Amino acid sequence: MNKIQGFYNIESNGKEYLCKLRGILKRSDKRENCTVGDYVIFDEDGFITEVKPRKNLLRRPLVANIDYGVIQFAAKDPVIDYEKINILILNSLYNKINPVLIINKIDLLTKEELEEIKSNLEYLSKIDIPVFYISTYENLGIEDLKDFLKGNVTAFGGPSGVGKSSILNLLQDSKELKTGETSKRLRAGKHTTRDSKLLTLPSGGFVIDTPGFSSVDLPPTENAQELISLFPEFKTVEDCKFNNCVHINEPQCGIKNAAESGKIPKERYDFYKRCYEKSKNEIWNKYK
Ligand SMILES: Nc1nc2c(ncn2[C@@H]2O[C@H](COP(=O)(O)OP(=O)(O)OP(=O)(O)O)[C@@H](O)[C@H]2O)c(=O)[nH]1
Ligand SMILES: [Zn+2]
Repeated sequence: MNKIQGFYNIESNGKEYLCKLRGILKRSDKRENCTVGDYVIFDEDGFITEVKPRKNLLRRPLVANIDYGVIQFAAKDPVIDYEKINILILNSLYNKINPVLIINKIDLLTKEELEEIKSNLEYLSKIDIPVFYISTYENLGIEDLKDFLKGNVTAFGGPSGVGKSSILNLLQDSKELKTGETSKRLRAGKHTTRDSKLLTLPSGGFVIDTPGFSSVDLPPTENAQELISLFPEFKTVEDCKFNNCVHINEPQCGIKNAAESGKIPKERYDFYKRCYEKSKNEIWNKYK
């Protein structure tokens, strides 16, 4: 969607339509009313009459209905930060965006160093978070990533200097354009709005660059139960003795048992405990 003087560019069944917002949608006058990625209903007169509920909303840049959030780090230079990775995954789940991890610059590692990083991150595959090991310099892992992103809308985030621009450039590599496929196939018939913020992938799908960052906070949950809901793997184990168990000091805690027996990765339980303490001290007391 290129929003030019109030017009929205909508894609439907492979065709594009220029539409305006119906007065009733415009009236509350919010930038977030209708944005890139929204599914909308429009009428014959070219007015958008309804914006469908969103599965998520990214704010910088403003884009709705993202399929995946790529969290990108470098294996080296800048140094990999495991805690930051965990916190970003948590934020992604908080915002209802499926997280995916990319570790770039693996050309800078010895075989042993790469194995060490892979083993440190192995627990992520146990909780169904895909990890891609990539080198844009040596073109390693790019094809697998392209396959994965095909047909999806993916936002890329990460600290600066990890090679986001380098990967986005490679992904847009137009070699595949020759096959005559265009992005038009994406979401045909679903009336989605589009925008120049979305970079089109030759094989179908879009990627979005988000601003780099240095620090990152825990998500602003309101209580322990909301934090626990961001650890989906906790739902898969047997119940705790107490209904309102926060899995810290309670006896007969199913989560603690699962972490001890290895059913839940220990890294995840330890990370949960750190989040619990920090949220309790710095966030939740605001709500009391
Ligand atoms: N060794 C190595 N260096 C890489 C690789 N990919 C990118 N770089 C280098 O890393 C530096 C940062 O790359 P960019 O693509 O500008 O990184 P970015 O994440 O977009 O950085 P910001 O624009 O600061 O957000 C550049 O000097 C790249 O040449 C890689 O696979 N291996
Ligand atoms: Zn428990």
